[in-house]
Amino acid sequence: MDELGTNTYHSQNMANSSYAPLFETKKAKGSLLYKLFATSIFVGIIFIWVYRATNVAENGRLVWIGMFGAELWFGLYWVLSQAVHWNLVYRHTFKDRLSQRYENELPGVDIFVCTADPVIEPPVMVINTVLSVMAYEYPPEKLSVYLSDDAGSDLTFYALLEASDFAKHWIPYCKKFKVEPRSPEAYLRLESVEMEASQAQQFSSIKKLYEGMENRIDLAKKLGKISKNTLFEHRGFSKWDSFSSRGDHDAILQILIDGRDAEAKDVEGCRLPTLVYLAREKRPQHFHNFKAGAMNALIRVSSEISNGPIILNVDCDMYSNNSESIRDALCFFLDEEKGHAVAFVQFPQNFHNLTKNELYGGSLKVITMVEFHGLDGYGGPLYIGSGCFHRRDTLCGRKWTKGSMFGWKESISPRTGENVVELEERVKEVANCTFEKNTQWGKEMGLKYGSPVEDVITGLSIQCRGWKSIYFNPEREGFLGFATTTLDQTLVQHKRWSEGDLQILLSQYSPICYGFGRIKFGLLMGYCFYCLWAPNCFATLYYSIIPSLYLLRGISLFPQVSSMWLLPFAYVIIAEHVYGLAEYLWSGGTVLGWWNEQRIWLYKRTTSYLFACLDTFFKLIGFSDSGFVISTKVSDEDVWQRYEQEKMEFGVTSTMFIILSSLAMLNIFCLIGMVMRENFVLETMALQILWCGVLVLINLPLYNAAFFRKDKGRIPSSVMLKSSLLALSLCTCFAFL
Ligand SMILES: O=c1ccn([C@@H]2O[C@H](COP(=O)(O)OP(=O)(O)O[C@H]3O[C@H](CO)[C@@H](O)[C@H](O)[C@H]3O)[C@@H](O)[C@H]2O)c(=O)[nH]1
Ligand SMILES: [Mn+2]
Repeated sequence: MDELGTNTYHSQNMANSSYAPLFETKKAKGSLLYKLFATSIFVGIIFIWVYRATNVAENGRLVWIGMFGAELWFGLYWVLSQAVHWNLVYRHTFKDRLSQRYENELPGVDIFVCTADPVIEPPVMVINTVLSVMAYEYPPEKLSVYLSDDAGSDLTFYALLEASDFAKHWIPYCKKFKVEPRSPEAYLRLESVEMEASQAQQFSSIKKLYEGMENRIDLAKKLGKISKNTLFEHRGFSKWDSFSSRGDHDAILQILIDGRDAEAKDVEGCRLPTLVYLAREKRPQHFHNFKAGAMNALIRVSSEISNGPIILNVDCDMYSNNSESIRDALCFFLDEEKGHAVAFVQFPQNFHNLTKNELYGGSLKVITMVEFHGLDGYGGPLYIGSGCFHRRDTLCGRKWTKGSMFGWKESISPRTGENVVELEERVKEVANCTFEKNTQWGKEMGLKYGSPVEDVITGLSIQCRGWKSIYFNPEREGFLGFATTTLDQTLVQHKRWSEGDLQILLSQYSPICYGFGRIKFGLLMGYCFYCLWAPNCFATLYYSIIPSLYLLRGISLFPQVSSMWLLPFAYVIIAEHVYGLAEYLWSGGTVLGWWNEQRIWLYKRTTSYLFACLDTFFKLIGFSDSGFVISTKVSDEDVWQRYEQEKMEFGVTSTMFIILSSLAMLNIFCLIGMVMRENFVLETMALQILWCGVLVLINLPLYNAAFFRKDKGRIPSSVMLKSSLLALSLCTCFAFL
C-alpha cells in the first residue's frame, strides 16, 4: 500500500527478518472516538442548513440568505478541516541504528541560513543561528554552512567573520560537554547549567569570548562602520569596493572556512565545517524573487563547493535547539525500505520568546501539534520553509520513479584541486542576476518564483511529482525562532501567508486541478484547508456585523429559545468549542491562551485575510504585485515589556486597526442600542444577544487599549475617532432608515 504508511513492511529483497527500520510510524489513539464525534457535529451542521433553507424569514429574505451563505461556508470549511484531524500519525526515529549502519558513510549536509536586513535581523542573532548549526553532532568535514545575505551588509559579513573565529572554541566546547542548545546566546541565557569544575572553567572563558565578540559587533553597529584594522586584515572586505546599495551590487562570495583544507582546525585540533558568505548579485533592473531567489542561488553555489546530497534551510532567527536533528532527518532519508520516496522532512517551527498565554497565538500550537500530524497521515506535511531538510536532487526537479533508490553514496564531490580564491571567482558566476535567464530555475528547478509562500508551492509541486514528505516533531524541539511581538506584525505576517496560499489555489499548481490524482485526496483537502484561509474573511465579517446590527431593528436571525432548531446550533457551537479547548490544552496551552487564540482568530479573519483577498484580486486584474514584508526579529524595550505583560500592542495607525476597532465599537453600540429598545423580547433574541455579547467580551483588551491605557501601545486616538464615527453612523443609519 503506502510506502510510508503504518502497514507492516514487506518486500522481497529485504525480507530478511533481521532488518530493523530506521524509523517507525504510529497512529494516534482514540481516532475512532474522534470520528464518531466529528460525524455527530456534521449531523448538527446539516440540521443548521436545513433550518436555514426551510425557515426563510418573511422580512429580511436577503439577510437570511446571507446567513445561510455564511453557515454553508463555515460548514463546508469544517468538512475540509477534517483532513487535518482525521488521520494523525506520529514518527519516531532510531538514531542508534543509523550510526551502526552508516556512521562512516554519512551523506554531506549543506545548511542554508537566509538573512535580508541587518536592522530587523541583527547580525548577532544571525551568527548565533549559524554557530548553532555549525555545532551539530555530525562529522564536520561533511557539514557546510552557507549564509545568504540579501542585504549585502558588510556588518553581517563582519559578524560572520567573528563567528568563524569563535566557532573554533565554541564547537569543541559543545561537543566535549554535550551542551544544548548550541546557539551560544541561548545557551548562556540558560538559568541553571549544572557543571563540574573542569567545565566551569571553560564555561567562563567561553562566556568571556562570546561577550567580547558581541561587544565588538555592537560597537561596529553603533559606529556604523568596521574598524580600519579589521578592514585591512581581511581580504573579504575589498569585495565591497564596488558596492553601491543593497539593491545594486556584484555578487560577493567568501569562503571563510574551507572544509577541504585539512589545516582548518578548531582549538582541539578537530576539523571544522565549511563556512561560506554569499550576497548574490542584485541589480535594480532584475527582480530578485525574495527568499526563493536567495535559496536558488545557494543551491547552485553550494553544488560547486560542497554539493551535499541533503540540504537544510533555516531562517536566520531559527537556531538549532537540538544537536541531533540532522541524524533524525537522515533516519527518514536513509531508511532502506521507505527512504527512497522521501523528498523532504519538515520540522515544526517553534519559538523561544512566547509568553504563557500567547496573546498573538504565536506558537501555532494546533497546527504544530495536530494539523501537521494529520497531513502526515496523507502523504506528508507542507513545506513551510525554515526547519526543512530536502534531498538536493528532488529540490532541483527530479521526479520520483518506482524502484529508484537514494544514491547518496555516489554523489559527486566537486573538484578539490582549486585554491580558494580561484574557486570563489568561478563559483561567483552562478550567483549573478543573469544566470537564471532562459533556464528552468524558479520554474521546474529549485524553489518556485512568484509566490509570497515560495515554500508551500514548491512543496506541493514536489509532492505532485510523486514524492512523500515527513513531519517530524521531536520531544526536544529542533529549531527555535522569534515569534512576532506586536499585533501589527502578526496580522501582516498572516496576510502574507494567507495571500500566498490563496494564490496557490488560483495558480497553475492549484491543488484542486493540478494536485487531483497526483496527491492523495486527504492531502488535497488539507492543502485546500490552508489555501482557503483568506476567503474565510467574508463569512466571518458577515457574522460579526449583521446579527448585531439586526439587534437594533429587533429582528431575530436565529431560532428562538423554545424552538427545537436551537439544538443543532447549541450543539455545534458548544461541542466544537469544548473540543477546540481540549485540543488546545492538550497541545500544551492554557485556558486564557485559548481565549486569546479565539480573539486572534477573529482579528486575522477580519483583517489579514480580507486584505489578502483584496490584494489577490488586484493582482489578478493586474493592479498590484505581492511583496514580501520581512518580519521584525527585534523589539524595543518598552514594546518588549508590554509583550511580556501580555498587553496587546497597537501603537501604530493602520487600516487593519481601523477595521478592528470599528467592528468592536459597532458591536458595543448594538448591544447598548438593543438594551435601550423598550420592546425587545429576550425569548426570540437570546442567541443573537449572546453572540453580540461574546464579540464584545472578546474585544475587551481593545476597549482597554482605546480608552484606559496610557502607554505607547494604546490605540492612537485618530484611529479610535475614525472607527467610532464609522460604527456610530452605520448603527444610526441602520436603526432609523
Ligand atoms: O528578500 C528576502 C526576504 C526574506 N528573506 C529571508 O526569508 C526568511 C523568512 O522571512 P521572515 O520575514 O522571517 O518570514 P516568516 O513569515 O517568519 O517566515 C516563514 O514564511 C516564509 C514564507 O512566507 C518562509 O520563507 C519562511 O521560511 C517561514 O519561516 C528570513 O530568514 C529572511 O531573511 C530573504 O532571504 N530574502
Ligand atoms: Mn520568521
